Amino acid sequence: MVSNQEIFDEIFIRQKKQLPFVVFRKPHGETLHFIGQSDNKLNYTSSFEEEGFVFAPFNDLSKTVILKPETYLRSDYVNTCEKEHDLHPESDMDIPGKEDHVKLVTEGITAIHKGKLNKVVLSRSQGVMIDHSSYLSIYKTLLNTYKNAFAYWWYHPQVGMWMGASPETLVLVHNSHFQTMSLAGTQRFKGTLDVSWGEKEATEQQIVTDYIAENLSFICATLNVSEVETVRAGNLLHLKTEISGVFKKGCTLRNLIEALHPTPAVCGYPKVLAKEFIVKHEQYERTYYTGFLGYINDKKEGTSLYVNLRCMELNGNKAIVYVGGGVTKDSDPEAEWEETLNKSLTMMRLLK
Ligand SMILES: C=C(O[C@@H]1C=C(C(=O)O)C=C[C@H]1O)C(=O)O
Repeated sequence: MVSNQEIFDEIFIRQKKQLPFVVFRKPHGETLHFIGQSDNKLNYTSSFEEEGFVFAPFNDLSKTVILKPETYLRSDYVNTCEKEHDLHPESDMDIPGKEDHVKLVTEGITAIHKGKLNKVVLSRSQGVMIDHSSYLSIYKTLLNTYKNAFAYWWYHPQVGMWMGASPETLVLVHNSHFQTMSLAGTQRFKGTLDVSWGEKEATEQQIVTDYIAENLSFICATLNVSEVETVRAGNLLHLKTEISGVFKKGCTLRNLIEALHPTPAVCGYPKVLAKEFIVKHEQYERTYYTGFLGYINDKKEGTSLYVNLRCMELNGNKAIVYVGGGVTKDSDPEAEWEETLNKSLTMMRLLK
């Protein structure tokens, strides 16, 4: 174990030398992990058989970057953040892009009514100017604000820099046991978990659960599906179902990832149609937003992968925040816009 400061010093050095690194804390975790590569090589994995930290895009598994754990440091996380952040800021921001997003959602609803699409997750990006020298302080605030998220900061000089606080597990694997979740449906957190949900949210979350259960049934020996519960992620609430089981002999991590990613929580259903719609209609490239990331094939801890949500890309004095939401036949375009504003606050409030 090293101190938090030693990890922060490593980050400073790697940034200066433009060497790849990732620092992360798992949901509810007390350990800060640091992984650094000694050269700036861009390594991809397609087998998912090596050990290391993977960073996968939304739309092309072959572009999954793996950081080799040439340096692996662990530290007990100590809160070093100077200021506590307000968890309920008013969404008083004058954010451009409303017209475009409402149009995109309207097109999505029309496509659902017309054809075979059931659900499509539509997203947008939002740029904001920040101070380049404040990255570390932003990450410290992120760690302190989102204790139950996967809280990460990732960098590769040939790919870029990302930071995020993901509420969503793609899959945890230990020996032949796995655990995943269906997370969808969103409303603002107003002080209680005891809330009611509309039919639109119940349906969009059920689509995710059914897809996961169906796709995993081919590669699983046993499968358990929990009751739906309401969970909090920062200033938001979601519906969540936990799905766990044991996979069949011979099933690989790659088989599991292919069965899951991208789930209808971030893409839609049916998957191929939803992906086509997204690629054709969204105004920008998602790249690594709604991809997944995490450590694979650790000898003791196995594999822990999370969906890349509530995240941003950092480039000099600019941060690009990525946000989206599930669209179904019952969606209201204005409400979908509001939902992306609420989701954007997860990162935006760190940048004030
Ligand atoms: C797509 C995002 O979130 C996903 C979509 C949700 C929804 O549509 O309600 C909820 C949780 C996530 O699975 C995002 O945060 O950008």
